[in-house]
Amino acid sequence: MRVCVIGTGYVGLVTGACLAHIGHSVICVDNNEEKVKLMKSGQSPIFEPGLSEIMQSAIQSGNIEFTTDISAGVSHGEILFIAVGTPPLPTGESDTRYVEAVARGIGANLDGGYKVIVNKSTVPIGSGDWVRMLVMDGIAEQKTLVTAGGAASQEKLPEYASEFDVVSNPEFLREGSAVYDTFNPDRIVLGGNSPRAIDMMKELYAPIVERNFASDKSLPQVPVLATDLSSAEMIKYAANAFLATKISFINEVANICDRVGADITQVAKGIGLDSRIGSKFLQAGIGWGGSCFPKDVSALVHTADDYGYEAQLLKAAVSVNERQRLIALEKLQQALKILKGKTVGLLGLTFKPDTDDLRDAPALNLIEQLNRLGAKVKAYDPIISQTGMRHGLSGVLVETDAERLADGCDALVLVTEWEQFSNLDYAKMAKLMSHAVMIDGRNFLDPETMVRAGFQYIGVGR
Ligand SMILES: NC(=O)c1ccc[n+]([C@@H]2O[C@H](COP(=O)([O-])OP(=O)(O)OC[C@H]3O[C@@H](n4cnc5c(N)ncnc54)[C@H](O)[C@@H]3O)[C@@H](O)[C@H]2O)c1
Ligand SMILES: O=c1ccn([C@@H]2O[C@H](COP(=O)(O)OP(=O)(O)O[C@H]3O[C@H](CO)[C@@H](O)[C@H](O)[C@H]3O)[C@@H](O)[C@H]2O)c(=O)[nH]1
Repeated sequence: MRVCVIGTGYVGLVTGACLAHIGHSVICVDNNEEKVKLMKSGQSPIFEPGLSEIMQSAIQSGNIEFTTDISAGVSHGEILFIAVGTPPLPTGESDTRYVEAVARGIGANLDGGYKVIVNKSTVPIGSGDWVRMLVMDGIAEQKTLVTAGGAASQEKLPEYASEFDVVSNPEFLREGSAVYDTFNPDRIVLGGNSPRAIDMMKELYAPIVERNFASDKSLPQVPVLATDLSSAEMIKYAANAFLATKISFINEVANICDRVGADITQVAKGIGLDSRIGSKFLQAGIGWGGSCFPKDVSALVHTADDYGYEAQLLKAAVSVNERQRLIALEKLQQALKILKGKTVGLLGLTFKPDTDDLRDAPALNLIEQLNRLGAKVKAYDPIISQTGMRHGLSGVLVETDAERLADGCDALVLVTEWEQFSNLDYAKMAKLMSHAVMIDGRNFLDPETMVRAGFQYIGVGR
C-alpha cells in the first residue's frame, strides 16, 4: 500500500521504516531539513537498535523516500500518518500545535482520491474530530486559493472534494526496543467509525498481525481492537497512566522497605508471581521519565480537570514520582553528609538504556540539584558520551569512559541500567575514587559483588 508518514521522530521514522520493510511504499515527511538530508543518506537521526539496518534495506529496495515536501507525501499516500510531537505545555496539557499544522497541511494538499488520515501522535481525547475539522479547513483554504487563481485552476476544483476518514491508531512502542515492538506488538488499536478506513488499516498491518516479521512466528495473531475514536485515544493515555502508576506503587513500597529493612527486589518478585499483578514494571528505582509517561499522565490529569474531575490517584502517582526522582540525592546526603565541594559521577544519562533520548530524564533533575548544592557532577553514558555536545547538556562534565568517570569521585550514582554497566571493572573504579560509594538508582548491580569490589553499596528499597 502507499503510505505517507509525517513527522520522523522516534515514532514516525520507526513506523515508516518498518512499514517499508514489510513491503509498503512509504514517503516520510519532516520539516527539519537537516534530518531529511541525513535520512536520505541512509542514516538515522536517532539511536534505536536495528533502525539504521531496516532503513538502509528499505532505501535499497526503493520502498522508502524522505522529503520535506508535504504535498509529495500527501499525493503519494492512500494512508497518511500524523506522527509529530505533542510535547507538554507548562500547564500539563498537550501542545497540539504540530498536529494542527500537519492536519491543515494535509487538507491544503489533498488532490482527490480517498485517503485515511491516521493520528499516531498521542493526542487529547476528541482530537479525531478536531483533526477532521482542520483537514476540512485546509481543503477550504485550498479551494479559496484555487478560486482566486483564475479559470485554468478552477478546472481542477471537483478533484478537491476529496473523501477522507480519520482513524486513531495509538502507538505503544518503547524507546530502545521500538523496532522490535513494531514487529511484535501486544495489540493494534484502531479507532474510527468508517469500516472502509478500518479495513484499509487492517490490510496495512496484515503482515504484522499474521506475525510474518515477528521474532516468534508461532505466536497467535496480534489482537486488533477496533473502537470508536475517543476510546482509542483514551486507551493510549490509560495504558501509560496505568504503567506509570504501577511504577510509582512499587517505588512507594520500596521506600517503606528501606525503613523496615525488607528488600524490594524480593518483594517485587513475590508479588509479581501473582498472575493478576504480573512481574513487569515492578522495577523500583529513581522514578519514571522519558518523553511519554510524564507528559501523558499530566495531560490526562489536565483533561479530567477540564471536566471538573480531580484525578486523585494519577496526581498521587505524579507526586510520588517527583519525590522519587530525587531519592538518589537523599541517599548521597546520607552517605556523604555535605555535598558542597564533592564530586558525584553519574553512570548513565538517558532516561532508559538503549536510547539517546534525554527528554525528562531523571539524570537532568539530579544534575540540577547537585549543582544547586555545590557538588561537581561528571557523567558517563555509552551513547551520550559519543554525542554529548549535540545535546547541549550543562552543569555536567561528560567523560569518555567509566574509569575516567570514577577518577576522583566521592560517589557514583547508577542512573540508567545500560547492559554495559554490568561488566565494568568496579574494583579498579573503586580504587580511583576518593570515597567508594555506589548509589544504585536502578537496583541493577549485585550488592555483594559491589561490596567485594570495595564499594559502600546503597540501593533503592534494598
Ligand atoms: N517516543 C515514543 O516512544 C512514543 C511512543 C508512543 C507514542 N508517542 C507519541 O508519538 C508522537 C511523536 O513522538 P516522537 O517521540 O516520535 O516525537 P519526536 O519529537 O521524536 O519527532 C517529531 C518529529 O516531527 C517533526 N515535525 C514537527 N512538526 C512537523 C511538521 N509540521 N511537518 C513535518 N514534520 C514535523 C519534527 O521535526 C520531528 O522530527 C507524540 O505524540 C508522542 O507522544 C511517542
Ligand atoms: O519497572 C520499571 C519500568 C520502567 N521504569 C521507568 O519508566 C520509564 C519509561 O520506561 P519504558 O516504558 O520502558 O519506556 P518508554 O519508551 O517511555 O515507553 C513508554 O511510553 C511510550 C510512549 O507513550 C509507550 O508507547 C510505551 O508503551 C511505554 O512503555 C523509564 O524512565 C524507566 O526507567 C521504571 O522505573 N521501572
